[in-house]
Amino acid sequence: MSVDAKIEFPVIEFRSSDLERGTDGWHRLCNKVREACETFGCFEVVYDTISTEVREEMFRLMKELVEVPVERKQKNVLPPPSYGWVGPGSHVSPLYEGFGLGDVSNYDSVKNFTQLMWPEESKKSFPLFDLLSQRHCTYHGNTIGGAKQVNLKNYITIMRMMKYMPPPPGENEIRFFPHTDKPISTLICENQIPGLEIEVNNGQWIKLTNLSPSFVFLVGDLLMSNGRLKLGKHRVMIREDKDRFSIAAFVFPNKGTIIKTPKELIDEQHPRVFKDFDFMEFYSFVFSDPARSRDSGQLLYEFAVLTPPVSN
Ligand SMILES: O=C(O)CCC(=O)C(=O)O
Ligand SMILES: [Fe+2]
Repeated sequence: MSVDAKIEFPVIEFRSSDLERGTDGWHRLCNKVREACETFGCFEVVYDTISTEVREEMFRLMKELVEVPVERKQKNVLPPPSYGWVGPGSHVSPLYEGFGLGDVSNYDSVKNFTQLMWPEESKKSFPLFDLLSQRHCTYHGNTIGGAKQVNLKNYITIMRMMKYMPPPPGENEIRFFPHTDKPISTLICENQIPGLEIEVNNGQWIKLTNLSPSFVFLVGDLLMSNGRLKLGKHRVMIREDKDRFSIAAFVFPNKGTIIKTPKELIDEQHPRVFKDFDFMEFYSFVFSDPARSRDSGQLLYEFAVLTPPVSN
């Protein structure tokens, strides 16, 4: 992967041998992840356990998915607004289409989705399930779990498959407005056509290129960890004249989870910034006003900040 600025964007390799909790390799990995999240709010994930074949099959299926008749696509509805089917011409962009798929580490949920989209064929669930099964959740749980912001046993992963159509000639338009993701974290996978950009310093954007076969991990609002991790603010800017396909996997707490700041993250230098809150109430706040979902990373402060911060 390369970026178009002199900034050294973190690239972290997840070797199977380092994924065992408590080992030296795991501690080293945790430190790299923490440093990247503190400085950038994101990093490139090198993880070769997911084969090129599965990845390619997945993107091939996405090309079939966008051809499904609109009446079927419209049946794909998910509770968080904009996580179901979002057709071209939505608030995101006239040239964007997104498909949400709930609880992707649950085979039945993937199967229900594929039956809805392709009622006559059932075998399409397998590549989807392979790509986004428990495997990627393992490293969310083992490494980011070290931040202890939430209990990661109680989470689900919602996935979004996206297509971005090319800009009209001569235009270089933003296809997904700058934002932070509101769940705990996001893992993004794109196929050949670059587009993802990350804000590194206020107003300075770097474009991530040559990402395949890596992934990009982004810190979401719920993982801010007493404000000690940077939020991964990002946008999508398309300059190519081909369709871009990407997949995002968002980690959500289960309904009813109360987000609390762990004591280990509070001291004199880091007074407690946020009150405890039910994440569903944060979501209602975010989505009650469409302008709010386009925020610049300040929404959790607006919703849950303690004034003044407290040191215990
Ligand atoms: O398509 C991408 O790479 C990013 C999409 C995104 O930011 C989102 O779905 O929240
Ligand atoms: Fe996003």
